[in-house]
Formats: sequence, C-alpha cells, structure tokens
Amino acid sequence: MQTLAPQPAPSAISTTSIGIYGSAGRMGRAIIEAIEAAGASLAGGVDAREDPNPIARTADVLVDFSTPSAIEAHLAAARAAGTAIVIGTTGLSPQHQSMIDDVAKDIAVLQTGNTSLGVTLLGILVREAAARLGADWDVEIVEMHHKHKVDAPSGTALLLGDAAAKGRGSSLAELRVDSRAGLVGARTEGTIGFASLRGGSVIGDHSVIFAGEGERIELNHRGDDRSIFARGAVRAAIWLAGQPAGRYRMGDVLGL
Ligand SMILES: NC(=O)C1=CN([C@@H]2O[C@H](COP(=O)(O)OP(=O)(O)OC[C@H]3O[C@@H](n4cnc5c(N)ncnc54)[C@H](OP(=O)(O)O)[C@@H]3O)[C@@H](O)[C@H]2O)C=CC1
Ligand SMILES: O=C(O)C1=N[C@H](C(=O)O)C[C@H](O)C1
Repeated sequence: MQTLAPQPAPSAISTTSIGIYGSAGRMGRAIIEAIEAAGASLAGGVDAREDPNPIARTADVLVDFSTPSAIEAHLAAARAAGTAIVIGTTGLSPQHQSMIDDVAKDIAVLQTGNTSLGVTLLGILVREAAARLGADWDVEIVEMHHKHKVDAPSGTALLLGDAAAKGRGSSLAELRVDSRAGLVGARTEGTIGFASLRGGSVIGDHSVIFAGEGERIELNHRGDDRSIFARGAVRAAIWLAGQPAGRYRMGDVLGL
C-alpha cells in the first residue's frame, strides 16, 4: 500500500471566483456557504431553465450539482468559455462519461460521485482490500440516503464498486449486480452487489462488505452534514482552476 501524503487544506484566502450550476438546490446552498468560508468569491448561480453560458464566461471555475439531463449543456458552456468544471452530479450514464472524456481534451474537468475527504480515502482502502482478499470474498455495497434522492445506486456506491472492481483487476461494468428481488439464484462468485435504501433525512451512508467463509469485514462511511461535500467541492474547484486540460480525480486534489 502506498504511503498516504495528504495535502494540507489551503490556508490562504483564495481569490478564485466560482460559478454554480444547481445553486438553489441542497448542495448548491451548502456550496455557497463553503465558498464564503474559504474566502473565495461567488461568480453567480444557475438553475433550471437559465442560460448556463454567461456564468461560464465570468467565473474562474464552475461546479455542477444539478441533474444529469443538464450535464451536456453545462459541459458545452464550460468548453466554449474555456472554464474548468467540477461535476458532482450523480446518476450519469456511460454516454455522459464519454462526453466528459471528450470535453476534458479542451478544459480541466473533475467528475466524482463524492467530494468528501472520507469517501476519497475509503475508495483507496476498498481497492486495497479487494486486491488482497481473494475473489471468494463476496463484495456487497449498501447505501442509504434521504427520501428526496432520485438516482440509485448512489454515485458514491458506484465509485466504491469501481474501486473494488479495479482492485480485482476488472471493471465494474463486468461485475455489477443491482438490487435483487425474486428467485434470482445463488450469488455468482466475483460479482459486486448493490442495495439502495431511501428514507428520512439521511445525508449519505455507505458500507462496503467483504463477506468470506465464517468472517466479514465492513468498511463504512457516514455523512453527518452536507458541508463535507461542499468543502470538498470548493477545494476541488480552487485547485482545478489552475490546471491544464484533462480529466482529474478527487485523489489528485487531496494528494491521496
Ligand atoms: N459528488 C458529491 O459529493 C455529491 C453529489 N450530489 C449530487 O448532486 C446533485 C444535486 O443534489 P441536491 O443538491 O441534493 O439536489 P437538489 O434537487 O436539491 O438540487 C438540484 C438543483 O439543480 C437545479 N437544476 C435542475 N435542472 C437544472 C438545469 N437544467 N440547469 C441548472 N440547474 C438545474 C435544480 O433547480 P430547480 O429546483 O429549479 O429544478 C436544483 O436547484 C445530485 O445528483 C446528487 O446526487 C449530492 C451531494 C454530494
Ligand atoms: O444525493 C445526495 O444527497 C448524495 N449524492 C451523492 C451520491 O449519489 O453518492 C453523494 C452523497 O452520498 C449524497
């Protein structure tokens, strides 16, 4: 396992001006507070049915916590203005991922299902555990979120599943099994299962379970407050604003 050398949180007041796609939403509001706390400035916010282009031209960097159907227009606006963008929106399709790869040829793009420090580290631990435990250790991922969440499995669950699949030298597309119901048959060895729970005001809980014969390892993350995502998103934005074109990960920002 590599030695972890986390980068300290930036202490100097940032002068970066940040534009938000999805500014009136739960995350948008938390990000406005985090921008203020970081001493950065808010270039403005855009929500549904508003033109995404003007803010892309005035902001130093954009953050997107909106909805998958808006991603194409937001990427196009960022690319046309030459402005870096952090994408936190989840529920993205493989087509969205291809669009992001394409736009990242021209501008800096960081896409992640979770901007928190804790989940970024958890992804590394999951990959390591999956690599060290044999394929006879079954991997199951359980997530719970608030009742308003519209996508499942969560972006974080998929990020953690991807880490486990990579640890096994494979891809999540090959191993993924979504929630089971009915006479589904016995578990296929090597697959990665997902279960999604929804209710109340849960901010975001994730468990990665490695189940072996007679023993079990569980790696958990519990989010108590949206500020963990908002702080990470602002930190990522400030960092990304200075980067050349390319596709980046939260681990690049945090030095993990
Ligand atoms: N990566 C991470 O760390 C995290 C990711 N997320 C993800 O962020 C996304 C947003 O979550 P949350 O804030 O809870 O959701 P909300 O529904 O509270 O907010 C979504 C916002 O996006 C706006 N919106 C909708 N369509 C557009 C559009 N075409 N252009 C611009 N804005 C638009 C909505 O505006 P209106 O109300 O007018 O429709 C709303 O203000 C989700 O995909 C969620 O999973 C959430 C937390 C952490
Ligand atoms: O919609 C949410 O709230 C969250 N979404 C992200 C996800 O899909 O994983 C991150 C976090 O868990 C909260």
